[in-house]
Parts: sequence; C-alpha cells; structure tokens
Amino acid sequence: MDETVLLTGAKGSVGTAIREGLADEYDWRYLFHNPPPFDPDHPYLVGDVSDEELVAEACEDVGAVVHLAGDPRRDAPWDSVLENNIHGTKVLYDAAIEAGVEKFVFASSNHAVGHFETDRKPELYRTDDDFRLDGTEFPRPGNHYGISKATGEVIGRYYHDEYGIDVCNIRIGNLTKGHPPKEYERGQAMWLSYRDCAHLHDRALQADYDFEIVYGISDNDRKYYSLERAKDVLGYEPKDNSADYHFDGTPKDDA
Ligand SMILES: NC(=O)C1=CN([C@@H]2O[C@H](COP(=O)(O)OP(=O)(O)OC[C@H]3O[C@@H](n4cnc5c(N)ncnc54)[C@H](O)[C@@H]3O)[C@@H](O)[C@H]2O)C=CC1
Ligand SMILES: O=C1O[C@H](COP(=O)(O)O)[C@@H](O)[C@H](O)[C@H]1O
Repeated sequence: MDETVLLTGAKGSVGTAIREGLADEYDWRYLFHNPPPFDPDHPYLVGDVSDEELVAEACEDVGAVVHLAGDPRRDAPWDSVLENNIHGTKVLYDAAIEAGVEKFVFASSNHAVGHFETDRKPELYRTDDDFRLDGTEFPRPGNHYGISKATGEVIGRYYHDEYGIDVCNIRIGNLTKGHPPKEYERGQAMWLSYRDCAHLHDRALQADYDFEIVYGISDNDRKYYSLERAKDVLGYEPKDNSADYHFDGTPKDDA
C-alpha cells in the first residue's frame, strides 16, 4: 500500500499498538477524537468520525482505512454504540467510497460472537476443548456493544457488495501489552499481543481479498477461534501464545 492509510481511533490501545509497530511502514494519516497529548509522527486530524465534512477530508487521497474509532466498552450504553460505532462506521464508509478508497479494515470484536460461549464456558477456554469458531458463523452478540460490532461487519458487507471496496473485519480478542490478561481464562484464550496486533493489521493492509472476517488473537493454546483464515488469506504469522506465560501473567522460563 503506497497510498495514504487513514487510522481512526489512533490514540487508543489498538491504535497505539499499530502506530508503535508500523510507524515507518505506511504513509499514515491519523484521526484523533481529541487533540493528542504528544507530537504525532504523521499528519493528523481531530474530530468525530460521524462528522461528514471531517471524514471526507480525512479520506482524501487515501488508499486504505483502518477503522478503530468507537466505544469499546462491553457494557456501553445503546445510544453510545448507536452513534459512535454504528452511525460513525456508516459515515466513514460513505466517505471512503466517495474518495475511492480501495480497502477498509474494521475493528470488530469477540463480543460479536459472545453468546457462542454461554453454554460452553469455561471449558471452551481450556486447551483440551476442541470447539472452534472460524468466522463463517452468523454473529451471536453477547451485549449491545457486540451488536454494534456485528452491525459494523454487515455495513461492510453492504459496501463491498454495492461498491466493491475490499473489506477485512478483524474480530479482535483481548489486546494486552507485555503479557496475557492475568488470571483470566477468557482473556488468555483470546489474548492478542501488541506485536501480533501490529503484524495482523500490516497483513490486512498488504494482502489481497474481497470480503473477510478473521479472528484477531495470538496463537494461544487456549484459543477457540480458528486462525486458519487469517493465516491462509492474510499471511498472518502470530509470534505469541498465552501458554508461554503462567496464569498470573509471568513468563515461563522458556518464553
Ligand atoms: N482493545 C481490545 O482488546 C479490543 C478492541 N476492539 C475494538 O478496537 C477498537 C479500538 O479499541 P481500543 O483501542 O481498545 O479502544 P480505545 O477506547 O483505547 O480507543 C478508541 C479510540 O476511538 C476514539 N473514538 C471513540 N469514539 C469516537 C468517535 N465517535 N469519533 C472519533 N474517535 C472516536 C476514542 O477517543 C479512542 O481514542 C474499538 O473499535 C474496539 O471496539 C475490539 C476487540 C478487542
Ligand atoms: O471488544 C472488546 O473485547 C475485549 C475483551 O473482552 P472482555 O469482556 O473479556 O474484557 C475488551 O477487553 C475490550 O475492551 C473490548 O473493546
């Protein structure tokens, strides 16, 4: 991708993992919700993703969008996910199509499929359980936030089918820096390390595809998400595994 890549939600946790890991790899343009408390290393805009004029400017001469902006709380109130996650994503897709953006990478979530866990936990978080989700399953959101993420995927399906933009939905697990989530089976089943997060988004920007839904986790022994699609289509090669750490998050000797 030689053209500019727009990164929304750039000051957040996922945005920071991507900026730190891929700072020099792309001609980034950041969208921050509020003025950043640091001097960014790439051009940026500040404002709300539902601001049509702002996102039209943000999408000018852009080849790809990595869309992270949104309310990430599993217990976010409906009016917040409706405005920030659903409406904001629709407004950004409209601007991306108008600007001729070729590729749209969307931060979906494990919560888009949360209710698959209801009758299977905690066993499915353990290494001897062979239940897998592979991205072809219909969403089963676990909360209103999860509904908004599944809706973001469907919005992408429409814009792909209607306008031909390439779309990669990444159902991100649990991004945690430096170690897996401590003493948390669900978290260790879906841990995504910072370096795997950056690598996965790099592959989503580099690979050729039409419309994809992949899982964004490290290669955890506890996983119940299949990584085959991300590996086969995107060329994802995760380096981390929560099994290389003790349950309390400290690294095992050979980690
Ligand atoms: N951190 C994680 O483990 C996971 C994150 N995700 C998704 O990844 C994305 C990023 O998540 P995080 O970095 O953890 O969240 P975060 O809250 O750290 O970052 C989100 C950023 O988006 C901005 N933002 C929110 N609403 C906005 C709007 N209407 N217009 C412009 N900017 C807006 C916020 O100010 C914030 O800087 C979110 O969409 C979240 O749902 C999904 C699964 C797991
Ligand atoms: O979508 C998200 O999921 C992760 C993991 O979910 P959790 O309920 O096990 O914490 C969450 O940490 C993150 O904030 C959220 O955006």
